[in-house]
Amino acid sequence: MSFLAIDIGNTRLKWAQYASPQPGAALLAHGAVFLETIDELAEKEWRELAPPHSMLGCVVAGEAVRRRVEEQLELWDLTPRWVVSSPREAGLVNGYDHPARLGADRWVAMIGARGHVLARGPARPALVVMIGTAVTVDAIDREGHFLGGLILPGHGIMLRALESGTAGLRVPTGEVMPFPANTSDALTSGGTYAITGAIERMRRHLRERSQGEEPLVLITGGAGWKVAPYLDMPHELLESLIFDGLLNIQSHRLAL
Ligand SMILES: Nc1ncnc2c1ncn2[C@@H]1O[C@H](COP(=O)(O)OP(=O)(O)OP(=O)(O)O)[C@@H](O)[C@H]1O
Ligand SMILES: CC(C)(CO)[C@@H](O)C(=O)NCCC(=O)O
Ligand SMILES: [K+]
Repeated sequence: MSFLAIDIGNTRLKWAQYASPQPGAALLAHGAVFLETIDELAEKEWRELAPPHSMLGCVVAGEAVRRRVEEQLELWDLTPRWVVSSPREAGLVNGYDHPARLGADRWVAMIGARGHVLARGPARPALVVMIGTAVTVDAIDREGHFLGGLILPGHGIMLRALESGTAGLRVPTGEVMPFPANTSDALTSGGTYAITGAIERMRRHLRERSQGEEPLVLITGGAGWKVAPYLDMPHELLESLIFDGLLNIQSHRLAL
Protein backbone atom coordinates (compact mmCIF):
# COMPACT_ATOMS: atom_id res chain seq x y z
CA MET A 1 0.00 0.00 0.00
CA SER A 2 2.54 2.60 -1.11
CA PHE A 3 2.18 6.17 0.07
CA LEU A 4 3.26 9.39 -1.63
CA ALA A 5 4.24 12.31 0.63
CA ILE A 6 4.56 15.78 -0.91
CA ASP A 7 6.02 18.96 0.62
CA ILE A 8 5.47 22.09 -1.48
CA GLY A 9 7.64 24.89 -0.11
CA ASN A 10 8.13 28.40 -1.46
CA THR A 11 11.13 27.39 -3.58
CA ARG A 12 10.93 23.66 -4.23
CA LEU A 13 8.55 20.72 -4.20
CA LYS A 14 9.93 17.68 -2.42
CA TRP A 15 8.28 14.24 -2.70
CA ALA A 16 8.91 10.79 -1.26
CA GLN A 17 7.26 7.45 -1.89
CA TYR A 18 7.07 5.01 1.04
CA ALA A 19 6.16 1.32 1.11
CA SER A 20 3.28 2.06 3.51
CA PRO A 21 1.77 5.01 5.39
CA GLN A 22 3.51 4.15 8.70
CA PRO A 23 6.30 5.97 10.56
CA GLY A 24 9.56 4.24 9.70
CA ALA A 25 8.22 2.72 6.44
CA ALA A 26 10.78 1.91 3.75
CA LEU A 27 11.59 4.78 1.40
CA LEU A 28 11.05 3.60 -2.20
CA ALA A 29 11.83 6.76 -4.19
CA HIS A 30 12.20 10.49 -3.65
CA GLY A 31 13.00 13.72 -5.45
CA ALA A 32 12.90 17.51 -5.42
CA VAL A 33 12.11 20.04 -8.16
CA PHE A 34 12.00 23.82 -8.30
CA LEU A 35 8.46 25.20 -8.48
CA GLU A 36 9.19 26.47 -12.02
CA THR A 37 9.20 22.86 -13.27
CA ILE A 38 6.27 21.29 -11.40
CA ASP A 39 4.18 21.07 -14.57
CA GLU A 40 6.56 18.38 -15.86
CA LEU A 41 6.33 16.01 -12.89
CA ALA A 42 3.92 13.55 -14.54
CA GLU A 43 5.92 13.28 -17.73
CA LYS A 44 9.35 13.23 -16.07
CA GLU A 45 10.07 12.38 -12.40
CA TRP A 46 6.83 10.50 -11.73
CA ARG A 47 6.50 8.76 -15.07
CA GLU A 48 8.24 5.51 -14.08
CA LEU A 49 7.00 5.47 -10.49
CA ALA A 50 4.87 2.50 -9.33
CA PRO A 51 1.40 4.02 -8.81
CA PRO A 52 0.99 5.11 -5.16
CA HIS A 53 -2.13 3.92 -3.33
CA SER A 54 -2.61 7.10 -1.30
CA MET A 55 -1.05 10.52 -0.87
CA LEU A 56 -0.89 13.31 1.67
CA GLY A 57 0.79 16.65 1.17
CA CYS A 58 1.48 19.95 2.78
CA VAL A 59 1.62 23.15 0.80
CA VAL A 60 2.59 26.71 1.69
CA ALA A 61 3.13 27.93 -1.89
CA GLY A 62 -0.49 28.95 -2.50
CA GLU A 63 -3.67 27.69 -4.18
CA ALA A 64 -2.47 28.05 -7.76
CA VAL A 65 0.63 25.91 -7.21
CA ARG A 66 -1.43 23.32 -5.35
CA ARG A 67 -3.85 23.05 -8.27
CA ARG A 68 -1.01 22.63 -10.74
CA VAL A 69 0.36 19.76 -8.65
CA GLU A 70 -3.10 18.19 -8.46
CA GLU A 71 -3.16 18.19 -12.27
CA GLN A 72 0.11 16.23 -12.26
CA LEU A 73 -1.38 13.80 -9.72
CA GLU A 74 -4.09 12.93 -12.26
CA LEU A 75 -1.48 10.53 -13.62
CA TRP A 76 -2.77 8.11 -10.96
CA ASP A 77 -6.11 7.17 -9.49
CA LEU A 78 -5.60 9.11 -6.22
CA THR A 79 -7.56 11.54 -4.10
CA PRO A 80 -5.25 14.49 -3.40
CA ARG A 81 -5.28 15.33 0.31
CA TRP A 82 -3.52 18.28 1.91
CA VAL A 83 -2.93 18.93 5.60
CA VAL A 84 -4.64 21.97 7.09
CA SER A 85 -3.34 23.09 10.48
CA SER A 86 -5.96 22.27 13.10
CA PRO A 87 -6.43 22.65 16.87
CA ARG A 88 -5.02 19.16 17.43
CA GLU A 89 -3.71 16.27 15.36
CA ALA A 90 -1.69 13.11 15.97
CA GLY A 91 -1.13 13.98 19.64
CA LEU A 92 -0.01 17.59 19.09
CA VAL A 93 -2.03 20.56 20.41
CA ASN A 94 -1.91 23.82 18.45
CA GLY A 95 -1.44 26.97 20.55
CA TYR A 96 -1.69 29.45 17.65
CA ASP A 97 -4.28 32.24 18.12
CA HIS A 98 -5.91 31.02 14.90
CA PRO A 99 -4.75 27.40 14.50
CA ALA A 100 -5.68 27.23 10.80
CA ARG A 101 -3.38 30.18 10.03
CA LEU A 102 -0.28 28.29 11.11
CA GLY A 103 1.77 27.24 8.06
CA ALA A 104 0.98 23.63 7.26
CA ASP A 105 4.72 22.90 6.88
CA ARG A 106 5.35 24.03 10.45
CA TRP A 107 2.45 21.98 11.80
CA VAL A 108 3.50 18.84 9.93
CA ALA A 109 7.19 19.20 10.87
CA MET A 110 6.22 19.59 14.53
CA ILE A 111 4.09 16.44 14.36
CA GLY A 112 7.11 14.65 12.89
CA ALA A 113 9.32 16.09 15.63
CA ARG A 114 6.96 14.99 18.39
CA GLY A 115 7.15 11.45 16.99
CA HIS A 116 10.95 11.59 17.26
CA VAL A 117 10.80 12.95 20.83
CA LEU A 118 8.54 10.11 21.99
CA ALA A 119 10.54 7.48 20.09
CA ARG A 120 13.72 8.54 21.94
CA GLY A 121 12.41 8.04 25.48
CA PRO A 122 10.50 10.07 28.08
CA ALA A 123 8.63 13.11 26.73
CA ARG A 124 10.64 16.35 26.74
CA PRO A 125 10.32 19.82 25.19
CA ALA A 126 11.43 20.24 21.57
CA LEU A 127 12.57 23.04 19.30
CA VAL A 128 11.73 22.53 15.63
CA VAL A 129 13.85 24.59 13.24
CA MET A 130 13.13 24.73 9.49
CA ILE A 131 15.72 26.45 7.34
CA GLY A 132 14.45 26.98 3.82
CA THR A 133 13.20 30.00 1.89
CA ALA A 134 12.04 31.30 5.26
CA VAL A 135 13.27 30.16 8.67
CA THR A 136 10.92 29.06 11.44
CA VAL A 137 11.76 28.19 15.04
CA ASP A 138 8.86 26.50 16.82
CA ALA A 139 8.56 25.46 20.46
CA ILE A 140 6.75 22.37 21.77
CA ASP A 141 6.47 21.70 25.51
CA ARG A 142 6.85 18.36 27.26
CA GLU A 143 3.12 17.65 26.99
CA GLY A 144 3.02 18.13 23.21
CA HIS A 145 1.58 21.66 23.14
CA PHE A 146 2.88 23.94 20.40
CA LEU A 147 3.56 27.15 22.34
CA GLY A 148 4.48 29.49 19.47
CA GLY A 149 7.37 30.21 17.16
CA LEU A 150 9.48 32.65 15.18
CA ILE A 151 9.40 33.40 11.45
CA LEU A 152 12.41 35.09 9.88
CA PRO A 153 13.78 35.52 6.38
CA GLY A 154 15.97 32.75 5.03
CA HIS A 155 19.54 33.44 4.01
CA GLY A 156 18.67 34.07 0.36
CA ILE A 157 15.91 36.56 1.17
CA MET A 158 18.16 38.40 3.64
CA LEU A 159 20.86 38.82 0.99
CA ARG A 160 18.40 39.89 -1.72
CA ALA A 161 16.82 42.40 0.66
CA LEU A 162 20.24 43.91 1.42
CA GLU A 163 21.14 44.00 -2.26
CA SER A 164 17.97 45.83 -3.24
CA GLY A 165 17.93 48.12 -0.20
CA THR A 166 21.49 49.44 -0.41
CA ALA A 167 23.74 50.97 -3.06
CA GLY A 168 26.95 49.14 -2.23
CA LEU A 169 26.09 45.53 -1.45
CA ARG A 170 26.40 43.14 -4.36
CA VAL A 171 29.06 40.59 -3.64
CA PRO A 172 29.75 36.87 -3.95
CA THR A 173 29.07 34.37 -1.18
CA GLY A 174 31.64 34.53 1.58
CA GLU A 175 32.55 32.43 4.57
CA VAL A 176 31.18 32.36 8.09
CA MET A 177 33.78 34.02 10.35
CA PRO A 178 33.85 35.21 13.96
CA PHE A 179 35.25 38.58 12.83
CA PRO A 180 34.40 39.08 9.14
CA ALA A 181 36.86 41.49 7.51
CA ASN A 182 35.37 41.79 4.04
CA THR A 183 31.87 42.45 2.69
CA SER A 184 31.24 38.91 1.44
CA ASP A 185 32.18 37.32 4.75
CA ALA A 186 30.27 40.02 6.67
CA LEU A 187 27.06 39.26 4.74
CA THR A 188 27.34 35.49 4.89
CA SER A 189 28.25 35.54 8.59
CA GLY A 190 25.50 38.05 9.37
CA GLY A 191 22.87 35.85 7.75
CA THR A 192 24.07 32.68 9.44
CA TYR A 193 24.34 34.24 12.90
CA ALA A 194 20.94 35.90 12.53
CA ILE A 195 19.51 32.40 12.16
CA THR A 196 21.58 30.76 14.92
CA GLY A 197 20.87 33.76 17.18
CA ALA A 198 17.13 33.30 16.74
CA ILE A 199 17.47 29.61 17.55
CA GLU A 200 19.50 30.32 20.70
CA ARG A 201 16.94 32.86 21.84
CA MET A 202 13.99 30.52 21.39
CA ARG A 203 15.87 27.71 23.09
CA ARG A 204 16.30 30.01 26.08
CA HIS A 205 12.59 30.89 26.11
CA LEU A 206 11.62 27.24 25.97
CA ARG A 207 14.13 26.16 28.62
CA GLU A 208 12.89 28.87 31.01
CA ARG A 209 9.31 27.82 30.34
CA SER A 210 10.25 24.16 31.04
CA GLN A 211 11.83 24.55 34.53
CA GLY A 212 15.32 24.34 33.03
CA GLU A 213 14.83 21.13 31.07
CA GLU A 214 16.92 21.06 27.86
CA PRO A 215 14.78 20.83 24.74
CA LEU A 216 15.59 18.39 21.95
CA VAL A 217 16.67 20.62 19.03
CA LEU A 218 15.73 19.26 15.60
CA ILE A 219 16.85 21.01 12.42
CA THR A 220 15.34 20.44 8.99
CA GLY A 221 14.99 22.20 5.60
CA GLY A 222 17.12 22.49 2.47
CA ALA A 223 19.73 24.77 4.07
CA GLY A 224 19.79 23.12 7.51
CA TRP A 225 23.17 21.52 6.84
CA LYS A 226 24.69 24.93 6.11
CA VAL A 227 23.60 26.46 9.41
CA ALA A 228 23.94 23.44 11.73
CA PRO A 229 27.78 23.57 11.98
CA TYR A 230 27.53 27.04 13.55
CA LEU A 231 24.94 26.08 16.11
CA ASP A 232 26.52 26.01 19.56
CA MET A 233 24.17 23.49 21.15
CA PRO A 234 23.36 19.80 20.93
CA HIS A 235 21.06 19.25 17.95
CA GLU A 236 20.08 16.76 15.28
CA LEU A 237 19.74 17.35 11.56
CA LEU A 238 16.73 15.42 10.21
CA GLU A 239 16.13 16.02 6.54
CA SER A 240 12.82 14.17 6.47
CA LEU A 241 10.94 15.86 9.33
CA ILE A 242 8.03 16.95 7.10
CA PHE A 243 7.77 13.50 5.52
CA ASP A 244 7.93 11.91 8.97
CA GLY A 245 5.06 14.19 10.02
CA LEU A 246 3.00 13.26 6.96
CA LEU A 247 3.56 9.54 7.72
CA ASN A 248 2.50 10.12 11.34
CA ILE A 249 -0.66 11.97 10.35
CA GLN A 250 -1.66 9.45 7.72
CA SER A 251 -1.15 6.49 10.07
CA HIS A 252 -3.10 8.23 12.87
CA ARG A 253 -5.97 8.99 10.49
CA LEU A 254 -6.09 5.38 9.30
CA ALA A 255 -6.19 4.19 12.93
CA LEU A 256 -9.18 6.39 13.84
N1 LIG B 1 24.67 29.62 3.61
C1 LIG B 1 23.34 29.58 3.75
N2 LIG B 1 22.81 29.52 4.97
C2 LIG B 1 21.50 29.47 5.13
N3 LIG B 1 20.62 29.49 4.12
C3 LIG B 1 21.10 29.57 2.86
C4 LIG B 1 22.45 29.61 2.61
N4 LIG B 1 22.61 29.67 1.27
C5 LIG B 1 21.40 29.67 0.74
N5 LIG B 1 20.45 29.61 1.66
C6 LIG B 1 18.98 29.64 1.50
O1 LIG B 1 18.47 28.41 1.82
C7 LIG B 1 17.28 28.18 1.11
C8 LIG B 1 17.33 26.74 0.88
O2 LIG B 1 16.61 26.46 -0.21
P1 LIG B 1 15.93 25.08 -0.42
O3 LIG B 1 15.10 25.26 -1.62
O4 LIG B 1 16.93 23.98 -0.38
O5 LIG B 1 15.07 24.98 0.91
P2 LIG B 1 13.71 24.36 1.01
O6 LIG B 1 13.63 23.80 2.40
O7 LIG B 1 13.48 23.46 -0.14
O8 LIG B 1 12.80 25.63 0.88
P3 LIG B 1 11.26 25.63 0.71
O9 LIG B 1 10.76 24.44 1.47
O10 LIG B 1 10.89 26.92 1.33
O11 LIG B 1 11.02 25.53 -0.75
C9 LIG B 1 17.32 29.06 -0.11
O12 LIG B 1 16.16 29.83 -0.14
C10 LIG B 1 18.51 29.97 0.13
O13 LIG B 1 18.07 31.29 0.20
C1 LIG C 1 6.42 30.82 7.36
C2 LIG C 1 6.37 29.91 6.15
C3 LIG C 1 6.60 30.73 4.89
C4 LIG C 1 7.54 28.93 6.29
O1 LIG C 1 7.60 28.07 5.20
C5 LIG C 1 5.04 29.12 6.08
O2 LIG C 1 4.91 28.31 7.18
C6 LIG C 1 3.84 30.04 6.00
O3 LIG C 1 3.53 30.56 4.97
N1 LIG C 1 3.12 30.19 7.17
C7 LIG C 1 1.90 30.94 7.29
C8 LIG C 1 1.98 31.94 8.39
C9 LIG C 1 2.27 31.39 9.76
O4 LIG C 1 2.75 30.25 9.91
O5 LIG C 1 2.00 32.11 10.74
K1 LIG D 1 9.91 24.35 3.91
